[in-house]
Amino acid sequence: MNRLRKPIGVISVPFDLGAARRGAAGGPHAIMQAGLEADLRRLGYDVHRYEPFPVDDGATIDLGTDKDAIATEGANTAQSKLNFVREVAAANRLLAEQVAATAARGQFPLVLGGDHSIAVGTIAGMADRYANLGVVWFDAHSDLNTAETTPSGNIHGMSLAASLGLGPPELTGIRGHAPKLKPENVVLIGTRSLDQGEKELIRASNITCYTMHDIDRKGIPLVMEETIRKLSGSCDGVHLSFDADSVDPLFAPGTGTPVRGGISYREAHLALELLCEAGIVTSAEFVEVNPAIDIRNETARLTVELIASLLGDTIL
Ligand SMILES: NC(=[NH2+])NCCC[C@H](N)C(=O)O
Ligand SMILES: [Mn+2]
Ligand SMILES: [Mn+2]
Repeated sequence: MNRLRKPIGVISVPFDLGAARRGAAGGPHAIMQAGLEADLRRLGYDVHRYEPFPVDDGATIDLGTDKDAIATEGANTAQSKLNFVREVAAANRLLAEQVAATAARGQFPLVLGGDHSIAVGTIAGMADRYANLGVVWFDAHSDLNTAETTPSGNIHGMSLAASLGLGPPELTGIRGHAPKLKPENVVLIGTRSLDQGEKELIRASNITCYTMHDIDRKGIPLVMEETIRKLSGSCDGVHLSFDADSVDPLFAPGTGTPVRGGISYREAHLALELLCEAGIVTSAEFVEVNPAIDIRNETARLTVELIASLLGDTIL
């Protein structure tokens, strides 16, 4: 068993105003209830659990007749729409600070979302320590929209762009510098739903993108081998950003923007087992688990299992 020789700092971010629908704010609670802490201890880790920090959970915000929906596709007719950008920026400033402090204490930051807009804060916190931070981004989407290209205005679809320095200064400038990432240090895996502007950005940049087509052709072992070789050559740290919707909705039904044709249960495990073996990951976040639309907490349970695979659990 190849486990980290570090305590784990678990940071809960009950925030979902970046998403297309409500409920992901319950993600950290659902993941804890699915037994995360006991699992980490079983693997031999010291666990430091930080109090979920005080973000504006928007519980009192009236979203009108459709109680779930914050915004739907086509909402960006006026362009430059950034739903709840003030709340998203405030949450991410706090998170960045918390992540930087956790890493400075010698702990492995394990961030539980929350919607994917919180990647801005996690990455900002880690970019403090690592000038050449690599990011492995498991997602059905690429979250590379900007205010100009977003079809929805939802900031969880813009967080990777913001980390690359593209987007509103409230997000790109957290902790006083931008960009946090270099495109050549970013690897997307599981991609199958891209907006037009995102396709153009990926094609014009040095971002590596393993779509589902690539995974079908190459298989997860080769995709991970290439990813690990690339990032261990050029990066001083690697952040894993794992969107639950990268996994096929058959295995991860509790997520706000599901897209069929995702990675399978075993492909997800194998990918994280291989990352573990490589020993390159220095922080991780698991996002977009939405217990309000889950089936018997299955998606939270899967997340706990995947975290265990990343941190050294093996079948035998
Ligand atoms: N983190 C996510 N689940 N992102 C979904 C983004 C969906 C779509 N591309 C948008 O920008 O609105
Ligand atoms: Mn995402
Ligand atoms: Mn996604």
